[in-house]
Amino acid sequence: MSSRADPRTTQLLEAPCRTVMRGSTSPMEDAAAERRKATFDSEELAAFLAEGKDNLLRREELVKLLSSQPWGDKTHRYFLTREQEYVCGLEAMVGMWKIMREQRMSMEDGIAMRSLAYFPGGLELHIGMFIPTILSQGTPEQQAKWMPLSNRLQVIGTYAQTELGHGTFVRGLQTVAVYDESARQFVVHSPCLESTKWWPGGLGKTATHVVLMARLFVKGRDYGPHAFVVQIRDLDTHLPLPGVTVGDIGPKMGYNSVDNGFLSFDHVRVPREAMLMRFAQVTEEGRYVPPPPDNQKASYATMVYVRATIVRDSGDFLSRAVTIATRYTAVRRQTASKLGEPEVQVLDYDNVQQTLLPLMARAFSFVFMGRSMMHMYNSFDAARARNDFVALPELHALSSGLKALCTDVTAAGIETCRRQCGGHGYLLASGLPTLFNSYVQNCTWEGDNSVMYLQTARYLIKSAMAAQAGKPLTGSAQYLSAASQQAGARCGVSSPADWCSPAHQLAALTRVAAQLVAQAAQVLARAGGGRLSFDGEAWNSSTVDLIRAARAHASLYLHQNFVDCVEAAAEQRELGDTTAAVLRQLVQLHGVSLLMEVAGDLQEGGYCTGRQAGMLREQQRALVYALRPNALALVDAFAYPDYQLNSALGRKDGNVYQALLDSARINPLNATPEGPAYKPVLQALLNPEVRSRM
Ligand SMILES: Cc1cc2nc3c(=O)[nH]c(=O)nc-3n(C[C@H](O)[C@H](O)[C@H](O)COP(=O)(O)OP(=O)(O)OC[C@H]3O[C@@H](n4cnc5c(N)ncnc54)[C@H](O)[C@@H]3O)c2cc1C
Repeated sequence: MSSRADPRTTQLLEAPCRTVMRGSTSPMEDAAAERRKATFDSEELAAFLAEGKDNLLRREELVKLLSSQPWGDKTHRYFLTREQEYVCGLEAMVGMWKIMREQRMSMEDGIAMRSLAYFPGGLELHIGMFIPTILSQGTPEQQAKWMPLSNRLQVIGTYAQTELGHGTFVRGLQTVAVYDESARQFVVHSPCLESTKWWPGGLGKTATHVVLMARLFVKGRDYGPHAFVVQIRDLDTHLPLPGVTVGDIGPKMGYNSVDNGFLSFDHVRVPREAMLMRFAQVTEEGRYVPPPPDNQKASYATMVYVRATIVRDSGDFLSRAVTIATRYTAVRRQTASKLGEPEVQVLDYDNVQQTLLPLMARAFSFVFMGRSMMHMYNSFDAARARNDFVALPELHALSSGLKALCTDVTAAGIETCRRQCGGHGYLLASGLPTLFNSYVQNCTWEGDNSVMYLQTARYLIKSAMAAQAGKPLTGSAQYLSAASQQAGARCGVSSPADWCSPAHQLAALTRVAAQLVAQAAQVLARAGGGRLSFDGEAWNSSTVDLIRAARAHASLYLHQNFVDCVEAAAEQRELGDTTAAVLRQLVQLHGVSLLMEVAGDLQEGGYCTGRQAGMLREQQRALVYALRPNALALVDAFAYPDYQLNSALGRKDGNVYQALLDSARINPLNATPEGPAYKPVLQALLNPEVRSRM
């Protein structure tokens, strides 16, 4: 600026500039100073969370690989139009797919690349649902036909279940597949507007085939929804086949690189082999062979798997948001008590740190929960291979409730992180709006969260009934066995620090869960005239209490898992003493924050007094203060490369203002100095003739 100024102007500015620069600090120095405050080795924790240093190194190699690809360059990601997003997202997915095949990479590498590039595309459902459904529900012949084509991307599929009129209530789907035994074909048809398929990812403009969920009719009888592989586009021209109407449903709140679509059929004939017949079958002559009971178990197992991955991903998303917000608020300074003095780091404001650090504790607990959930699923999968399904009901109930809890908290948590970043958090360049908009759908898909909680609630009420009948309980609901004997127990906390003890925390969380399950059962029984029914009016009018009970149960499980994982790692010396000590503080903060949410219930049930509940707030503050010096080192341990976060505010070096300006400079709106509206709109207004007439 000063280079173009004459000496007199430079001199005039000298003193005022010195005055306003007094008290200025460097965000990069702030970031470095924050890291020096840490009391533990962040790299040690990073290696532990990544399950080995090698994985961290591999992550760096993959970042290099991805950022060197034309489709992997994220510089312009926030400036793409909808159409560009769609094309580039698909290009990125196909690019990764090719690299994986060419370099014979492991599935872990594939998962890591998708997370690093984070550019969902039209292949999401091909990978996530089309292939898995063929593998789980197709006969060996069907798998032999579809898998090679799918793996070479010579066909691209999606999963078409939801319709305009029906989502949650799958039995109510209205697309039909009617068997014509004379032609040995099914006729697929959409009989009404509401039966139009709506939402499937990749359906709009990418998919050539769908796994179609349609109501099967054989000889006039309705056998309910079954899965069919149906071709919808010509493989040479990519045009919709005769009788098929298909397109994109339009811009969404986020996730716009994916072409979610609509689809309807007008009397479309498909061969008998289109039906996936590993379980249920329709013979050539038109006899329906029902699935063995294992079919239902197999489809539950698939749901459990998908929900387990959603739980795992919640830790990933929340920790990304917390990383961005913590790094930024540590270098953002706002307000000095005296002009000219250094301003306060935003993270030092009580309201900011008491918001962010409990969320950080949640992010850690979700990371541990995700790991445990995947271990649980894998051991169930091994048992399933021996035809042992004993663990399934418990796993189904747990994965449903945890899917709901973790996605609820993560979606709200990302938005909370954005708000802690003030105005700059509202910019796409901060990374937070895109993270929120593309994440929040997790609360809806794979089962709306309320419906998920209700599945857990059903299991809890059944467990409570079994306990009342004197039957032994196992698994996560075991505490319900002792609930009635412990109804008179009282909280033993006598000082705020007592609330840090895992025993006190778990006792209180157990008590709340048991109390809310008992309350929900009472409400349900009252609504059912003394009977506990699991559907109909009584159930529907009790859902608020049932959801509260399920959430309390999931919270208890989550916290117990966090305690167990940290203690096991400390005991097995996977973590050094200082790192274990910091993680224990996070566990304590997690427990205290969860209990603050149910402080009213604890008092209502007579478990603790108002004074004891008030101590939770005091202890939360003490724990946040204790953790504050480690805030940056803790988020560094999530080890997100800058490439992955793609956030001007979440940069590791703290150079946030430069990053914001750099991002504005490449904005296409700034491509010409006068701007794109000058000629069509502004010029006529601003030209001298018009100005003189105004
Ligand atoms: C981004 C995105 C991608 C998707 N991708 C796919 C896809 O690839 N393939 C596909 O087939 N579908 C897909 N879906 C659809 C998704 O699976 C459904 O939206 C979801 O299952 C919820 O169903 P719904 O929309 O019918 O909600 P509704 O059932 O209409 O729910 C509306 C409200 O009613 C409540 N409610 C409904 N039933 C009950 C009940 N029994 N008890 C209590 N409360 C109830 C819900 O909690 C919710 O609050 C996608 C959706 C989104 C948002």
